[in-house]
Amino acid sequence: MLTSKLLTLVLVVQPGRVLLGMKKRGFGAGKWNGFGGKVQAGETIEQAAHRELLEESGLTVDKLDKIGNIKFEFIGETEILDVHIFRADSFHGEPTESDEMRPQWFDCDKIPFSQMWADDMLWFPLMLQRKKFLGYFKFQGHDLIVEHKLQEVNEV
Ligand SMILES: CCc1c(NC)nc(N)nc1N1CCCCC1
Repeated sequence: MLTSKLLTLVLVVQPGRVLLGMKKRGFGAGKWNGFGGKVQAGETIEQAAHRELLEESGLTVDKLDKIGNIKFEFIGETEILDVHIFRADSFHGEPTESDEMRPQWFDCDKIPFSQMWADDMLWFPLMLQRKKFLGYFKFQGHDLIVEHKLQEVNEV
């Protein structure tokens, strides 16, 4: 039986540029990604997204827009990773390196997809066009997508 684990992912997007963090350790170490992590008991998914953004980037945001939900299966693992994806268009504070993440701005036409999870190149264009989406990705190991679904939706 596959159980699912709630995770958050926040992309801070300004005209022409997106803030990514280089994950320094743990799951996904060595990859650029948005900011996020686990949803703890007693907090909502959105509260977790705000918390993880602050912990990992030093930023707070007035508003998080729910833009997507992607479920990830890794062959041989029983837990589905249920990632709730948010976008913020403005923020307070300065991007600050944490022990988890090293933040850096990237031009939207120079996103380092070769150093990111393989799914990102498929849904980032939807995120940048402010579209909403639902997805499912089945991974073999950390680099190979063996199956995926991705659909644009009006409501996440
Ligand atoms: C589920 C793994 C994952 C992934 N694909 C495999 N792609 C992106 N962009 N982020 C991911 N998370 C974001 C939440 C925190 C864990 C890593």
